[in-house]
Amino acid sequence: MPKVDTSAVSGHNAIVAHTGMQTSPSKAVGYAFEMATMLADSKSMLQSFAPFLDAESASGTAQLPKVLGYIVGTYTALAAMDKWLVGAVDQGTSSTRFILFESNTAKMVTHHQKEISQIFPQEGWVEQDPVEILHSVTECIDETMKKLSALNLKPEMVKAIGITNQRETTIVWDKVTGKPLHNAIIWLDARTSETVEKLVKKTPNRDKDSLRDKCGLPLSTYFSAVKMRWLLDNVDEVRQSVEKGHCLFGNVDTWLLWNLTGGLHGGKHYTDVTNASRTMLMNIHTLEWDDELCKFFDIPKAILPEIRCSSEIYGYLMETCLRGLPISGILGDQQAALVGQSCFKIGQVKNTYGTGCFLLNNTGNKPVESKHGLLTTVAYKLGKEKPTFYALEGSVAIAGAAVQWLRDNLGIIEKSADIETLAADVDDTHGCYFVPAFSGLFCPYWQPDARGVICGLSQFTTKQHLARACLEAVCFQTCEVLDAMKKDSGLPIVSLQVDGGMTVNSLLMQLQADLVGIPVVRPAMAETTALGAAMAAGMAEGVAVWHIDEDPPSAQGAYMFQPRTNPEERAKRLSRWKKAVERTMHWELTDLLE
Ligand SMILES: Nc1ncnc2c1ncn2[C@@H]1O[C@H](COP(=O)(O)OP(=O)(O)O)[C@@H](O)[C@H]1O
Ligand SMILES: O=P(O)(O)OC[C@H](O)CO
Repeated sequence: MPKVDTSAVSGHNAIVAHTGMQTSPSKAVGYAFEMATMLADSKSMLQSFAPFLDAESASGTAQLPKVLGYIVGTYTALAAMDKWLVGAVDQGTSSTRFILFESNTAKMVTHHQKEISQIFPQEGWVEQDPVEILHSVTECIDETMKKLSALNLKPEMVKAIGITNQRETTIVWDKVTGKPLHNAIIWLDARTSETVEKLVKKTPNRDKDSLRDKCGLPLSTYFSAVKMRWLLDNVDEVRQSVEKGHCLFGNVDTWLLWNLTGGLHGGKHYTDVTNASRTMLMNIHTLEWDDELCKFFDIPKAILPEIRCSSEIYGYLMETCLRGLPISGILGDQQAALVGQSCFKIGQVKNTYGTGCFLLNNTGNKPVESKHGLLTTVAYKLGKEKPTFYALEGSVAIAGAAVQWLRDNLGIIEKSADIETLAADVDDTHGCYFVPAFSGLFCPYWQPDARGVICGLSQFTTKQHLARACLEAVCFQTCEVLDAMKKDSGLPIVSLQVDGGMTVNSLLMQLQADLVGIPVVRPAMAETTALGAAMAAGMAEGVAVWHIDEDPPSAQGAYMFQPRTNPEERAKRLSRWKKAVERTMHWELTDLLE
């Protein structure tokens, strides 16, 4: 176990709390005199420092040298920690990354990334191999560490790691063999539409929203409990393993944590509150598995992991060259991005563009129920004694996945990045609208029977127009989510902080600003999801290496895309989009009736 000096960090936290002075270790020694004077001038401030100073309360000036010495000592110790690193596993739907960050500047030091294969056994089904997911993580950690050595930096500098993950994706495995009982059913997978119908019929008012007051979510193919129900109903091996008491359930965080902390030999079967809040089984008020919800879905509590907070030591790595390091942060990927973008204040919003697109609005310490199709979710709880923060979320199922579809199914681009040059060849879509409702529509419609449409085609439509319509689809979906968010919160949203793999696409960002009519702010450092997990890991009690105290890194060097449209034009284009959306509705159902 690495030895960590936590006193300097807690000293720093105390100094900030008492003086209100935000500073970094490198600048703090210069400020020390002003800080000390401020502290010494206030008897109450000084009293609360007595435990640190080993002194009784006394008159201000008499204490000044001691206070000064304390502050200089604290910040000299902190400055010596400058070279500490924290790692984060970011296990997304399209790829896995491991990234190392400096604990005092939040700068990325080095990283490794690996694509993950998706399996499509039937229309609407999306699976991944849990073992491939696990191996991608260990490979990314080991490869990143090789890159660190190539930079002449030592592995001992890494003090902790965090995990952030695609959410809702459901994995079941046998705790005796350690083997998965089925492929991971991905959050996007829509095989459970009939399961959802049956479950809706089981509710008192036959209403998909009737569990919202407990879990914050509507009944939908998206969430884990529905996927778990399907596994119990359809896969004999899963049912038998549950009967024998061998089955463990987890989302990707839990699967990774169990395996990385020893697997068959004492692996920890935990999840964090943010991931648990996406299952439909956790009560968002008590933060515990809810008996009534488990009964409703008929899922045995015994298979569920223990719910922990998002920042604590869950266990120690038993795999990879970082063996022995604490794993001390877990957050669902969208919540991690909220933390990584430092959206700690009520009303702060971020939108992450990856395989899907997810807009989260920090609503503070109480869950807010949506009346406009958004989700209520736990945003973070960064320590056992720390308060829980909630968010309203607008989830869009298909964003970058539509770009992958143009690449893999239509072959009109070779790499995802090529879409930008292709779409930039034309000035507009020539009236073409593309609604990629591949597996239904999420927020704000929640229509599992919707299917994708491309409309407004003419003999003039080219692949360039389609590429541009694909980018606009991502933006229109965000506009609809933002609309719902404004209605639910009653507050205006003046700018949009963005991140995620798609945001390197500047044309997409400009289109987004044009269609939403507010500035879009892209951070210089796009890996805010991983950063959030690293922050949670570094802040955990007993680790305490994270001491960023200046502007959030996402605010440094950010680029702002200004809207270049007028409200009339925006309204016209959005109403056309809505017409296209109407055409996707009930397609599956119509098909079944024929
Ligand atoms: N330059 C680009 N323009 C548009 N889409 C892109 C670009 N680069 C990557 N993407 C899309 O972004 C997604 C990957 O983003 P990422 O944040 O890594 O996703 P995830 O977290 O879901 O794994 C993929 O769907 C890919 O098609
Ligand atoms: O893989 P991403 O980054 O698109 O995120 C997936 C979400 O967590 C699904 O809820």
